[in-house]
Amino acid sequence: MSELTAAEAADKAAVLIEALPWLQRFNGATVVVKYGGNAMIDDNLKRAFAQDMVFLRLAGLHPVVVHGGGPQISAMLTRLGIPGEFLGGLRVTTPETMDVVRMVLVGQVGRELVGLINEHGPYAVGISGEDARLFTAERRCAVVDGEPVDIGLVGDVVTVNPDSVLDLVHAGRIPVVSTVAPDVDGVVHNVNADTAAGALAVALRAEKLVVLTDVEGLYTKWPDKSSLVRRIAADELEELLPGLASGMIPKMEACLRAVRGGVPAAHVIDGRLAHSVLLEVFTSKGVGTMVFPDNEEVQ
Ligand SMILES: Nc1ncnc2c1ncn2[C@@H]1O[C@H](COP(=O)(O)OP(=O)(O)O)[C@@H](O)[C@H]1O
Ligand SMILES: CC(=O)N[C@@H](CCC(=O)OP(=O)(O)O)C(=O)O
Repeated sequence: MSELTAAEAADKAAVLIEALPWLQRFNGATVVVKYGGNAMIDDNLKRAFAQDMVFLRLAGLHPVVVHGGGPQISAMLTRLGIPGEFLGGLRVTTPETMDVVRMVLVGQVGRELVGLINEHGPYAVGISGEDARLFTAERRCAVVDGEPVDIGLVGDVVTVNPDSVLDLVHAGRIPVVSTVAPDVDGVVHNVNADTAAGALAVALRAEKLVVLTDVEGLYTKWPDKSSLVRRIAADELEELLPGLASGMIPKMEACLRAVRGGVPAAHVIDGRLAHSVLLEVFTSKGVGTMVFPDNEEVQ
């Protein structure tokens, strides 16, 4: 290995030392990271994401992964010849569709992430909203043109029992959560992964919610690239919500739910950028859009 030049050494040392205040601040903190379907389709990005989760864990944080899988569910439905549609950003979910959603999220996407993380050691354990009553769902409608529309077995998370996740965290594991959830009668519902991540972040009293997606962050005038927002207070975000297009709505609702529920900061970041989670947590500038509670500017 060739020696570093003085300039290279100074650059590398500066990068490492920039992390010091953040390592101190987040030591022992829980960070809920939502890994979305569209940021999950590139193999190199998936490996970088798995490395980031192990890095967080070894740096003394407690990462909890909540994964999506919308594109993977759609691909499997197509393979099986089952028609599907989205209304108001949510998948219309018949009992037959629900079988596929559960199979793909729990049996395929969750397993793959667990495997990638565990290439680095025995860290990840997969868990679904059905395990130890992690999530209880209540059936919800979609809103189309201001009107509620029945979309089948789609739920919102109304109760979180975080004990099973905490057991894993306390054992030094990295929980990887699939977002299917039973209602009070045990009927399994399809829950949007952003929604579930926001609810879990609140129940775990997380220090941060980080939502990865396939854009740089929130744009106030989507798709005008000059309208990227770096920081936004909860009240201001609430005013913007009705004007947002469908993909961003559940993400921003989840961020709002998290900061209103006591999480100090929620971030939507670009999952197409390798190691974007590390850049968000350990650099002073951060990346993406940060949502913070009203009247409380955080660093
Ligand atoms: N205001 C906005 N700012 C940023 N992205 C937006 C906005 N409105 C809609 N979008 C869309 O939301 C998409 C992200 O949502 P989605 O496709 O559901 O992501 P994921 O699969 O990562 O959960 C972006 O790719 C973009 O097309
Ligand atoms: C009700 C509903 O729409 N559920 C989603 C669950 C997966 C998800 O949220 O995945 P992404 O994060 O990749 O979008 C779905 O069926 O696609």
